Amino acid sequence: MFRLAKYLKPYLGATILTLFLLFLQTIANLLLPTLMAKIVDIGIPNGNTSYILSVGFYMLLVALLGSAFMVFANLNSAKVAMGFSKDLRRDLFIKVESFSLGEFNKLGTSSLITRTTNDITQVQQLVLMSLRMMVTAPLMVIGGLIMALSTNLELSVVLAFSIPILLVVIGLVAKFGMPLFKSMQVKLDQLNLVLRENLTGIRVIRAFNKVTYEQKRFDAANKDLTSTAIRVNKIMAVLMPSMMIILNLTSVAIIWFGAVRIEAGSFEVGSLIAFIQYVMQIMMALVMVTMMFVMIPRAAASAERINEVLETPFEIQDHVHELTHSSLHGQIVYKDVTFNYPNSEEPALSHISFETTPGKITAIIGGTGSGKSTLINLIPRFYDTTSGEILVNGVNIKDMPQEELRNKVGLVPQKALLFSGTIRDNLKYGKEDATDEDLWRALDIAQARDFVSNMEKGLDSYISQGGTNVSGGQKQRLCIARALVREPEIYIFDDSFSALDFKTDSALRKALKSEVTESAMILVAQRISTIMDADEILVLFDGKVVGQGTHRELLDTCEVYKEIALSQLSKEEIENGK
Ligand SMILES: Nc1ncnc2c1ncn2[C@@H]1O[C@H](COP(=O)(O)OP(=O)(O)OP(=O)(O)O)[C@@H](O)[C@H]1O
Repeated sequence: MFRLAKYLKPYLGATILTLFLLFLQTIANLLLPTLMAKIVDIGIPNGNTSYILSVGFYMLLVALLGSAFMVFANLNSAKVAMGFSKDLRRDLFIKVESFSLGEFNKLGTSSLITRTTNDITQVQQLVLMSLRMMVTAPLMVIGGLIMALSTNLELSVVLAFSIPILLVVIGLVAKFGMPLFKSMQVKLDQLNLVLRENLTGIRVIRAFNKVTYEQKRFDAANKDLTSTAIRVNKIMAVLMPSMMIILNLTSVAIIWFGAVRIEAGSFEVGSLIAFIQYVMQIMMALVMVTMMFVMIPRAAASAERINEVLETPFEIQDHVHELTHSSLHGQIVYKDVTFNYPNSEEPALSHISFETTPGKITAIIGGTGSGKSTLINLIPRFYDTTSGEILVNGVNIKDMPQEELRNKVGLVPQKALLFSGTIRDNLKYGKEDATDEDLWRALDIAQARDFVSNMEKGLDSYISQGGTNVSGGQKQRLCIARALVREPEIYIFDDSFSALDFKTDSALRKALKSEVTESAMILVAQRISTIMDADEILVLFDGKVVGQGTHRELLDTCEVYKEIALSQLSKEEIENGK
């Protein structure tokens, strides 16, 4: 937890001011009982009204000042705690944004959300409480003890019994509460995971009539979290009354022994009242410390989870930071590339070698799970190759800054994804200074001009979260247009034509071929009709290239390709293709 203390550095001034204000407020609190004792012991017995009034006025002033110090201290501590959590959230977000897909898979999206929100809130609350308690509690205990001892040494013996009992209670809470608090965060993760899957998969859940099943799954996670929370609250429920019992018994003991001494004439009523107030201040400070003990384990567990993210080393790092210079443009070369997913023994890709030529389409076909997406995910370095190398314009991509590399890539993902905002916002995602003319040109190539211009607001039409208010094919075409606006050196289409009808698919490929003449184009597809005209086709099977050539060549040389073709095309279509 202390490793996060550096986030308090920018707020050092405000922190010191808070502590100083709280110091003054505690001093004011410690003064009040003595002043009251003076009124009771000197003012009242002597009937000295002016003395009572002047001490009373002094008391009022001290109380008002104490309150004012407290208000400013609370305001300041809130600013410090909020600033601390804002900076921490920002750093966590920046770190997570730079994660490779492997790191995402390891930590899990839901857990990353909980860590950025709830975990930070836990630590933030502890920072707030600590700031408020750090000076107040020890000062109240020490100051209260000094004042109590100076008021009456004999009566202070009562404290020698009650304080250790209170400390034992605090120790018990820490012992039994700590493991429960830690497990609460993990259970919250699980609840978030179920909730997230439900919200994103709502259509599938309804279509499969799995609403009741999902409710049960949510209930299970919810009950698990609730039962831990109840156990925590049971401890808390015992804690407060036990503290109050100790507090009240201490008061009774003090009044009892105090009364005996007053009767014997060795003690004054006012001093007894002051003594009780000091003891209450000491006990209350200890209660506050107990509250902190309750918060510490939970916040410590949260801090550990936050640090785990912040300290995760990047699997993919920039070894060079300077831009690379090359006279080549839009050229990709795979040299004997093999790739294993982390924790997977079988390679997803084995000994892949091929190269692309600018303006030419390189297609990749293969059955599901043959490694097509894995192969193209290596180009923008979502993962790094296990062995072999990938060269872009003659430079190994590991020797190129990631930003430079990704600037060269226009990726259309397998799962079309749009962001909430207008069509214009979405299309300009990769090139902020694109003009409307650029956008319409991209929409033309992507065969999306018609449906966008038919929309009431054209480019200003609103796309809802996840692009749910456009059809699958429209979404794919907008994603293709988004990549085109960027005019990158490398186009990667990951099964991006799957939702298009044959006519649109063919028109789009024709437009791409005539308009994109200087970039590399890699096209992954399941449909043979989509890749038939490609300049070169790679056939993948179980992570290996089992065929390479044009459609015609492959029909003669590659059994796997022939099988795929036969399953999708009629004999005549195959003969015509030949
Ligand atoms: N994140 C991952 N962790 C471990 N293994 C993975 C991961 N992603 C994919 N795989 C495995 O790697 C292999 C290739 O998967 P990939 O997604 O590249 O196939 P694909 O040819 O694109 O399939 P599809 O056409 O169904 O999209 C599969 O066996 C798959 O189970």
